[in-house]
Amino acid sequence: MADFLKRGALYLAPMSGYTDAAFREIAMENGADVCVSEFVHARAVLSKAPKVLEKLRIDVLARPCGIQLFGGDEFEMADAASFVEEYAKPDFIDINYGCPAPNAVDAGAGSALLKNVPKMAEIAKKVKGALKKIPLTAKMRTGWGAESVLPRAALELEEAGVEVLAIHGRSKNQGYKGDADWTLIEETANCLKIPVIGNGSAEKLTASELQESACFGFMVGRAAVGNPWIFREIKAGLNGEDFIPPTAKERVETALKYLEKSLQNQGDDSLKAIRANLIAFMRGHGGFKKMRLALANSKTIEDVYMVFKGFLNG
Ligand SMILES: Cc1cc2nc3c(=O)[nH]c(=O)nc-3n(C[C@H](O)[C@H](O)[C@H](O)COP(=O)(O)O)c2cc1C
Repeated sequence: MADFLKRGALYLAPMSGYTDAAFREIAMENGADVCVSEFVHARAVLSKAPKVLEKLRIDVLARPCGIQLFGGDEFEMADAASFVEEYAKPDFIDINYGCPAPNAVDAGAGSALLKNVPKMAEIAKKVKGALKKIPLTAKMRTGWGAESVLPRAALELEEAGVEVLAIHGRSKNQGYKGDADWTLIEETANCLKIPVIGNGSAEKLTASELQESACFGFMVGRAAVGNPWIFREIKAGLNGEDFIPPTAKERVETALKYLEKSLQNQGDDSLKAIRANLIAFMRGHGGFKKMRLALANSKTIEDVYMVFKGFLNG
């Protein structure tokens, strides 16, 4: 079994545009047990462009962390995995079999692979063969449309060497809408020897649903955007403890911390990349509406500081 994983682990889901290195560190400080990078295209990795290499950054306090790769060519995927293992020293490599975005699907990657289970397995096999020391994990949806590829595809991935499988219980056609099919996730978890990580509005499961699940761990996506405290909240629920939500001041301080870490990592021109996260932190408090607007209109990092400092000093 993959050494990095403990039963009941809570994962921060990979979310392109949100789960950069700075955000992952903050989520781990607030109770996430494992995190995964935003997806990176294998071909982009092999280009070694500075912007792409930044996506491979893993900060010391944000481990265990996997780097997620996507691509439709098994040879490129294997080469990229081998490079990432040496360069970023992640705790695991994760393959994306779920991205519904047209650029991924048109390139025969992400959820396009759900239409071709033998290709999914072929990619996993080649990537597994390229890794020297670290485990291979994967993340998939239930299928392309209403007809699921589970548990068949999951069994093939296990056979191909995938050591942990995260299942987002929605199909490609569902996108992010509707309920996740937890019955299918549970059935698949019961069929596999490897640990399954359940995903799809997991924060809505009750403490007993979490405790009685066949899943080894759970992954939380959108509920963590602007709300890294969700992991503490879920753990408090499991332990029968009260959860005290962050105060407005704590939210602003966390947003400032995120800003500072992002500046260290990405430099002064990071505003475009981090604005969505900054705005997302400013939710859940009546007085934040003006701040969100001011952040949306900020042109420079100094403007952003003024917004936050204005709140803290005011
Ligand atoms: C903005 C956004 C970006 C995402 N990017 C990725 C990604 O890079 N890789 C991936 O495997 N899934 C990605 N996902 C899917 C999430 O990891 C997760 O599977 C999905 O949001 C369902 O979980 P939830 O119901 O807890 O949000 C993304 C989702 C969102 C909303």
